[in-house]
Amino acid sequence: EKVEITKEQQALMKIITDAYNRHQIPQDVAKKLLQDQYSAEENFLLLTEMATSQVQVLVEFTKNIPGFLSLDREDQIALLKGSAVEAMFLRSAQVFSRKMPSGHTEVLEERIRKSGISEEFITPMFNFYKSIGELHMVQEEQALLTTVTILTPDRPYVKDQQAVERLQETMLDVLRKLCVLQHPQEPQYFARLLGRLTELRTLSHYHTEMLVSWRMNDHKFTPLLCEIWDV
Ligand SMILES: CC(C)c1onc(-c2c(Cl)cccc2Cl)c1COc1ccc2cc(-c3cccc(C(=O)O)c3)sc2c1
Repeated sequence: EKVEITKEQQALMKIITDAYNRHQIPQDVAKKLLQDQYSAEENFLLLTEMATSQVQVLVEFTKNIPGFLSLDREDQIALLKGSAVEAMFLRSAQVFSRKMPSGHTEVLEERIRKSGISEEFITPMFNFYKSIGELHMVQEEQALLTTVTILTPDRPYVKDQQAVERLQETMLDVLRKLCVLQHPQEPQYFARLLGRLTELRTLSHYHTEMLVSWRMNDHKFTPLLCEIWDV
């Protein structure tokens, strides 16, 4: 049947995509990736700075999701804490797939590979980056997929799951239609996109173990990361 994005859905998609593009890591922070120290210590410190900046960007982006600020305040915090790692995997994946002009991509890969993360997590992480790259998502799809991830109802400590589910379903409906219109030759594209969300959950579990091993080697995180990751 003819798939059509309504005027309201068009407006919703524009708000979310504009917010997603507006809230980015400041260029002077991203540029630090290009500096020339490459020790495991230096890489960890740089990645910690990037993650901290990314969390700040994520909080600002989330405030622009229509309906998010109407949710229970504690649920807003629970959604941010529960989705931060997944949203950052999506964000860093987009850095890899958009082939940054100034060589960020190679440098970011190098720093992640040499930052004290054990090989057992590096492999699935870069498989994920590859699988996201192969999707060739348009920016609206990237913004909506991140929004759907943030609005996951069954995060720990969410009280009013129904309210979150209603918001997520609104976003899923727009994303589904967008996928059909953007990738007419691939009817399974939307299903592939949702499959990435399952992969994100697995990566999020790996990440918890990454944090434990960093902690054991006495690595320090910033107050914001300690708060959002309960470390
Ligand atoms: C605390 C730190 C050691 C850490 O612990 N786990 C992870 C992690 C790792 Cl490894 C991989 C995935 C997810 C997480 Cl959470 C990290 C680093 O997390 C980040 C998070 C976001 C970004 C965005 C970047 C980026 C670069 C250029 C350009 C842009 C841009 O948006 O323009 C963004 S780099 C970067 C690094």
